[in-house]
Amino acid sequence: MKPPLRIGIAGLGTVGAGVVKLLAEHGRLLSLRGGRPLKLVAVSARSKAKKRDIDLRGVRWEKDPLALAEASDLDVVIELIGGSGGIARQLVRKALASGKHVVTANKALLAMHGTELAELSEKKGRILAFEAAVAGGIPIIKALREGLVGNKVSRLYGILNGTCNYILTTMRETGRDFDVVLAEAQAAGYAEADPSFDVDGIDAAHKLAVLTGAAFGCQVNFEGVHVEGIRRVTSMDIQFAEELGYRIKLLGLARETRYGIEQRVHPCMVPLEAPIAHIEGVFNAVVVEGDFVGTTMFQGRGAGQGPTASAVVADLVDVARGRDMPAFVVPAAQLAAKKVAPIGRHVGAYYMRLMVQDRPGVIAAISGVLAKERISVESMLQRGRSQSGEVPVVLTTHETEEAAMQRAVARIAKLRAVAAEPCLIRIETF
Ligand SMILES: NC(=O)c1ccc[n+]([C@@H]2O[C@H](COP(=O)([O-])OP(=O)(O)OC[C@H]3O[C@@H](n4cnc5c(N)ncnc54)[C@H](O)[C@@H]3O)[C@@H](O)[C@H]2O)c1
Ligand SMILES: N[C@@H](CCO)C(=O)O
Ligand code: NA
Repeated sequence: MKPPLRIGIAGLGTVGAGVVKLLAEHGRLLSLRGGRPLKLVAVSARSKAKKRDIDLRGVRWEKDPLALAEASDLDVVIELIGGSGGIARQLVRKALASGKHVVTANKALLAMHGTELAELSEKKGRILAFEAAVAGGIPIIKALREGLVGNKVSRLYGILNGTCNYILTTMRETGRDFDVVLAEAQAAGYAEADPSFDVDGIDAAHKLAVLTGAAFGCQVNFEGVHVEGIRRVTSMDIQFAEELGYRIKLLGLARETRYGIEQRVHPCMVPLEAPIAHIEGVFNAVVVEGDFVGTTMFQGRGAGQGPTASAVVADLVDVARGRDMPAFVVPAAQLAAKKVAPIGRHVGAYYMRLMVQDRPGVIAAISGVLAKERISVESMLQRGRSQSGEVPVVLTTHETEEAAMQRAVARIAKLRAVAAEPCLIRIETF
């Protein structure tokens, strides 16, 4: 058997501790599968004293994580600290520069600096691997790199944030509003104290940017993602969606259009008959449409100690076996700098929910604005009468260009009979 693969881990939080446990529990199996033992040699984290429920006997403790990058007795550094800049970026750069392979779960870092880091890894002839960074335990990067590598991808989309999916599922099941469900999720430890990366769609956009790079052979472009989160989704819209045969999901979607690469993260109306509509709670899913394979869907846990450690260790076994494949499937220098398709050019159907004064002529005024923008209404429903005189009116449209829809919404919002900010949700068809 070959000599062991010597491993250093920076960061012993949820994921780091999970990797230590997995390596200990499946040591024998992994040395068979990896063709050599996977040996944990050194670790680094903020506090040595913290109780972690992992066995670090015989493992060197480095105070400074950057020491792992330069240690002469390591082959691979696993970065599990997090953050798009700072220490994580320094560590990954330094480790690659000094000839180490790098495994990371850090989607924020890859979304911002993925292309540059891939270039460095290839220049140095080392592996940069990040299965855990996208959809956690779902082996989606491996699928794009291996099982689907013969295809041209026409479109991909997915539920890439478990926190948002959990909140939307709970809102639908209980009828409670966003703020209440978010507070519960925080109390239960599902959502972070600062939940903005999750609920504002940024975490999903980080993952989408990385997926897009691997699937479409283009430079990772986080700035090119149109991002909207779920804060403005109300339980009323979730109920209307069900009535109309849809479920609201926060999706990340990417495809190539004649205007360039379109990357979007926002709440979507997904037809109930689409399999992805039924991915609930903290689960993630990714759908890839390839020209030869057709549609494939991958689902599983996108976060948590076990699933994320599972993905990190899959990368380690690839490193142990000497996988020779570029980080983003095509060589980094060949990744195309593709144009960003403007969101205004997006063509699709829309759901619009308004709160209006219940009096004659209101619907006519709304229809007039839509007609002026040549937007065709597919269905319209109004429910009940209220004490306040305000009632919800829901419209769905046929396919139209986003720019026209946005102009219409801006004008409708200004109508005197329209009470609150209109709620606009894109309808996706699969
Ligand atoms: N938790 C998940 O389910 C999950 C899933 C997928 C990806 N990730 C990613 O994995 C990475 C780690 O996430 P986590 O949930 O384990 O985070 P965590 O906060 O639980 O752990 C972070 C670790 O990094 C250490 N650290 C922080 N700053 C440091 C510094 N300056 N020097 C040395 N050590 C330092 C901390 O001491 C801690 O041990 C992040 O990039 C995250 O986005 C996490
Ligand atoms: N915060 C992420 C997990 C880490 O990728 C989520 O809720 O899906
Ligand atoms: Na993954």
